[in-house]
Amino acid sequence: MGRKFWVGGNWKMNGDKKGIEEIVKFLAAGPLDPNVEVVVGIPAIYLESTKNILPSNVAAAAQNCYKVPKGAFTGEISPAMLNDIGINWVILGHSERRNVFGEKDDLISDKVVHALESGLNVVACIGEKLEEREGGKTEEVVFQQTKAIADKIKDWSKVVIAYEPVWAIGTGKTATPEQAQDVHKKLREWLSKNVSEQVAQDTRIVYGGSVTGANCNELAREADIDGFLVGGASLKPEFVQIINAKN
Ligand SMILES: O=C[C@H](O)COP(=O)(O)O
Repeated sequence: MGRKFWVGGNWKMNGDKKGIEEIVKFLAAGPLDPNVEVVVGIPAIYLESTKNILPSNVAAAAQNCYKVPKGAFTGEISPAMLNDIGINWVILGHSERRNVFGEKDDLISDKVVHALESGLNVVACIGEKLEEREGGKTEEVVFQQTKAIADKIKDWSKVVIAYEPVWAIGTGKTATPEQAQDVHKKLREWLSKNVSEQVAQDTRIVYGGSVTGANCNELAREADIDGFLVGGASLKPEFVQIINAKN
């Protein structure tokens, strides 16, 4: 059986009660391709209320969580809390967490381990910065970010890898289908060599970075692109078009 196409919307720190109702409306109106797994990343404060109004074919994800179940960690939320309100997904290691909030591979991999051990599905984000790409270091960077996680986990069945080149996030500069496919293919080869052929074949590797209704179809045609993690466009009705990119 092939890998199920996966499309996530990452709302980041956007949306309010009214705006979320609008998004829920266009998701409910769809129609959404039933062969696609759809997840939206919601600001923590709106997680439970939004989960309760999302259509049943769209899952809710947190955008972050910490590496332990509870304790003196002001401002953080834990996988245990997400479980408590019925949330099954979390996005970890997003480039904004890495670059704005200074999260390093070590912390991110600890978070991934704890989230998986707590039963959550994890979207693990990786990606190189512009200067790293220009310096010919793309592979080195994304392999290292993947290795940090691979070294600590055994079960990959609940992991989606999101390859998001930092230079393409929120910039309107999408990676070309060839550029994205090239990295996805190399990541799959890395998984095959360093984890197992089974994990390489089964793990969804999705692309993120200025995905829109206009560029999603050609990206979706690439053999190793198993879906998308969408920022800005996930707040707009064109997100439905992106979900249906394979059609
Ligand atoms: O998580 C999503 C990515 O950061 C992509 O954001 P974007 O689609 O606004 O470029």
